[in-house]
Amino acid sequence: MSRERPGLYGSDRSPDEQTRALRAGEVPVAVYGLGKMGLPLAAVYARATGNVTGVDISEDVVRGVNDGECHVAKEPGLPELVAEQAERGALRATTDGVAAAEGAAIHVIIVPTPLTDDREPDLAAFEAVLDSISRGLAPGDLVVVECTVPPGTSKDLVVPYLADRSGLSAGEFGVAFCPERTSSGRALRDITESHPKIVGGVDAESTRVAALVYGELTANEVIPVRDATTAEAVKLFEGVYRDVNIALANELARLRDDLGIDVTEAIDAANTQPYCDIHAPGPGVGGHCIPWYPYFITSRVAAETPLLLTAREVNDSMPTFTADKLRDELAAAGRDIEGATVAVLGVTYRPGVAETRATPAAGVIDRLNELGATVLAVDPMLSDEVVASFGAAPVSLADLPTRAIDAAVVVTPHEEFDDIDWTAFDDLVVVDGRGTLGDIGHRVYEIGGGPRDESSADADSETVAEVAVEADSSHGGPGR
Ligand SMILES: NC(=O)C1=CN([C@@H]2O[C@H](COP(=O)(O)OP(=O)(O)OC[C@H]3O[C@@H](n4cnc5c(N)ncnc54)[C@H](O)[C@@H]3O)[C@@H](O)[C@H]2O)C=CC1
Ligand SMILES: CC(=O)N[C@@H]1[C@@H](OP(=O)(O)OP(=O)(O)OC[C@H]2O[C@@H](n3ccc(=O)[nH]c3=O)[C@H](O)[C@@H]2O)O[C@H](C(=O)O)[C@@H](O)[C@@H]1O
Repeated sequence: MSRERPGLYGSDRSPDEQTRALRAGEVPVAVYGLGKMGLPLAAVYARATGNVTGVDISEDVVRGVNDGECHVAKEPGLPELVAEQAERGALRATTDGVAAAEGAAIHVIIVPTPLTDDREPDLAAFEAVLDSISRGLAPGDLVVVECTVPPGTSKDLVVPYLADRSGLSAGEFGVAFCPERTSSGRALRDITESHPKIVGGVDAESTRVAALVYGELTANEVIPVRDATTAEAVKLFEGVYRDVNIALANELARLRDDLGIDVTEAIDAANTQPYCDIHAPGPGVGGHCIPWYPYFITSRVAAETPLLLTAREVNDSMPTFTADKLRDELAAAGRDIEGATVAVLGVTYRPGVAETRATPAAGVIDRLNELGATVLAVDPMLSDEVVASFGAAPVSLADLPTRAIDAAVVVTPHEEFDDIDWTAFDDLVVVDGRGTLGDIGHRVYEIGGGPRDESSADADSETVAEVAVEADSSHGGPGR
């Protein structure tokens, strides 16, 4: 195929020659979406290929990347890598998706695929990128989908969409689903080494090229699966496994008072069995992934999915459960939540990530307002405007001790909260959503753990489970 850009799909050159061309920057790459996931991915592609154009709709993001700046917080190594790759000309950015597509032979899509209000996958951004790609697609190109999509999307949407609009035939270009298996806060490590990379193409040649490309990005194994739909299912199965597992932990945590045990201690002890991996209970499940992925499946299948939907119900009930637990703890202390001033600690969906999509804090704040509390909120990663948008009065961490608060709920334990001087407060009632406080000299109830105040027998003694877990350090298991 004679073209000024050497695409790898359908190439008659040897795999070694294809790899050489990729490494030498002769196979230009476009990465669409330069967010928490897209920017680290684009930087790794730039380091491996030397020729990446990032595309984003945000002028600020584009300007920052071209200036070698990293707009994604708390990603070890990313600021340096972005600066280095921008400096050497291996990474540049533009808002012009069509121009980027015209100049690329590998097109990587990593834009948000959220949920609509009626719980349908929202592929608007995804299709906008497909439109740009279709205007620059050439024979031999490979389109890689990294953002999570409903099963069947690569085969039933991407291929016909691109063929119709580009004038090319299916089989002249490749499409592969190669899911992002990355957690914010460890993105570069996850992209390049933590987990095997799953690749699945709409045809064998797409799978082959995707495996060759990702063999250059990751030091871990590349696992080709039967087809793109299988790869899409792998990503969603990982996510729904997590959601269902967290729902199990949350349902067990709701039994804490009935059983009169520390459920988190029992979970830790149960997890010393290699086949047991119960996750951690908490005030809810947030982010634009785990709480949304079940609907990517349920919206596309005719079969009943009672377990997936019940797990969603359990997890979605936890914010209210958490706020009601504070009401009950205050009542047990002879105090009324109505009129009480309550500080919500942490509004993002998990520590260290400036992301509020589907955050449990929203439900906790809503319920506390319903119960008549005066709600303050503290989050060092968010602006006052964003915090206020959730219906709570923003307070800085520094100012918190100056406020006369009656109670607190820890929803998202940012590391900054470790420095809180709890002695500055009088007679607090606290619900600890994530089991990070221990005994702080106030009345504390931990979701799953139960009472954690000085009167509690297990406030500071090393529990049987902790001993068991220390003894059996071989067992993996989810971070808390
Ligand atoms: N955040 C995570 O932990 C993970 C996310 N994913 C997948 O990656 C997707 C993206 O996630 P994040 O990077 O966290 O989202 P993000 O919200 O941090 O970044 C998305 C970026 O895409 C840009 N964008 C939006 N529409 C665009 C368009 N039409 N063309 C070009 N750029 C556009 C935005 O301006 C933003 O910079 C998620 O929806 C999910 O499917 C996968 C694994 C992990
Ligand atoms: C299967 C899996 O571990 N997926 C990861 C997940 O990352 P994400 O950033 O969504 O965070 P997460 O640790 O799953 O937490 C999601 C939510 O669930 C809560 N959570 C998490 C673990 C747990 O035991 N209990 C719990 O309540 C968290 O507080 C948070 O609110 O989803 C990412 C994604 O697919 O977007 C994925 O790349 C990540 O590897």
